[in-house]
Amino acid sequence: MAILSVEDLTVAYGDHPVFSDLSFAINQGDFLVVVGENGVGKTTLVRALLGLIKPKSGTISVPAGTRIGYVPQFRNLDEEYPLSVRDFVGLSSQQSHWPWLTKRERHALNRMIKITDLGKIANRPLGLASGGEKQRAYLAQALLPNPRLLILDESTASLDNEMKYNLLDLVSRFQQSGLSVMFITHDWDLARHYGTRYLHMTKDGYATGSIDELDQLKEEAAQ
Ligand SMILES: Nc1ncnc2c1ncn2[C@@H]1O[C@H](COP(=O)(O)OP(=O)(O)OP(=O)(O)O)[C@@H](O)[C@H]1O
Repeated sequence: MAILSVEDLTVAYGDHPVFSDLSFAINQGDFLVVVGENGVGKTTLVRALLGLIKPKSGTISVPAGTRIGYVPQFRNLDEEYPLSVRDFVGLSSQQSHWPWLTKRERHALNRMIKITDLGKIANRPLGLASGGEKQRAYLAQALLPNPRLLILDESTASLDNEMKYNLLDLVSRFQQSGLSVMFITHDWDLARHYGTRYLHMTKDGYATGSIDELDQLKEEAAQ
């Protein structure tokens, strides 16, 4: 079942088209990796999917009520950032208009903190957490409202190798329980390791298919 389907999508900044007639779908449980050189429009595609830019033409369809979670590229936060890790993660959970969390929200928050292994540092200021911990906090925040699709835009860039795998292992646990993932990356090894399908964007067009085809694509891209 398609969680997201994109048809003949063209996005432009002013008169300058970034990509044209792009079509692909993400099914439940897919881990779609999006690869392509700098400037081909990967982030622009994400912005269009999140409704932040209006496409010039084409359609983006998601089943009614589908929540999309988003984890941005890692950017270091100021050490003075005042919220604790727990409060930061909990920012995405508040459904009621009260300034405090309901019992159920608190329970879900505690569970997410535990799953993402943030328990030991939950009461410390987020600004003092390590890069990997901060990125896990962003992930926990994105997952807390139970999205059906999670978009990671170069979320592992600038983490060390162990932290990259650590973060994506976590994501892949959620994927195995039915979450769909779209992961934008420049790292072909990570793409191959975690992806089930790929979308390769180029200046001249795009290709999409099963992850097994990625090795050949990598060789072609390197030529
Ligand atoms: N707000 C904007 N206004 C005009 N042009 C933009 C804007 N944002 C991006 N662009 C241009 O659109 C093109 C695609 O940019 P985008 O950031 O989507 O590429 P990308 O594939 O994500 O690149 P990278 O891998 O370097 O992050 C680039 O030529 C970029 O300069």
